[in-house]
Amino acid sequence: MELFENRPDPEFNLLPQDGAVNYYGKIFSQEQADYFYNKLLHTIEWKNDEAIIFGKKIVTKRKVAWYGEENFEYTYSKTTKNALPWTKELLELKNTIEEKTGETFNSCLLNLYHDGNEGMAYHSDGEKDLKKNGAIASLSFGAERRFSFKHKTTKEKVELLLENGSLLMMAGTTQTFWLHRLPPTKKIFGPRINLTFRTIEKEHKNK
Ligand SMILES: O=C(O)CCC(=O)C(=O)O
Ligand SMILES: [Fe+2]
Repeated sequence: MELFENRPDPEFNLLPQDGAVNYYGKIFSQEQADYFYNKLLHTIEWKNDEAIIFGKKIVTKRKVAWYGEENFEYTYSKTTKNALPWTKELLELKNTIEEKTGETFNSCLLNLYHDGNEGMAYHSDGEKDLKKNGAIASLSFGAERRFSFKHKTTKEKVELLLENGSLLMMAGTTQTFWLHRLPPTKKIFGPRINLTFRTIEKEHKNK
């Protein structure tokens, strides 16, 4: 029954102001989390991410994939991607978190970090294709990693650990007022898969 010990309170807002971040802790058992990690590793069409930074095209070591309920077009870091149709496991995960959170999602960005050397720099997920102040649900499988928030003006910091099989919600004005990042670390050697379920505005769909 280790799963229910020290269970974080999903009602608790980790941010002191200007947004809502709720950590549900491990919503899957070790066995379920291993199952999803392996399924996602082998069924998702992973690709190295391309971004344009200071006018130069760079290819990240981290791998990414984007899925959704329609052929959404989505632009970030000045590159445009098209969503692939939901897989069986992604739909299962989407249904689970929709039930848990009471929110709905229509797309998912996946990241595969091979080890602790790979991370993601400070950013907010406020791209124009995303629903303004829409909730973002983040599921993590594999290596446990630190996750940090920084307020855009006050520079306050909030940190937490994202455990294997855990769920984190970012809602309200979080993306407007806070940055977040996955800091690289020399201490983690294992891989990690992260899924962020999002809502793309219908007017921006590729149809
Ligand atoms: O890997 C993570 O936990 C976060 C990923 C993230 O921030 C993003 O995909 O926008
Ligand atoms: Fe993000």
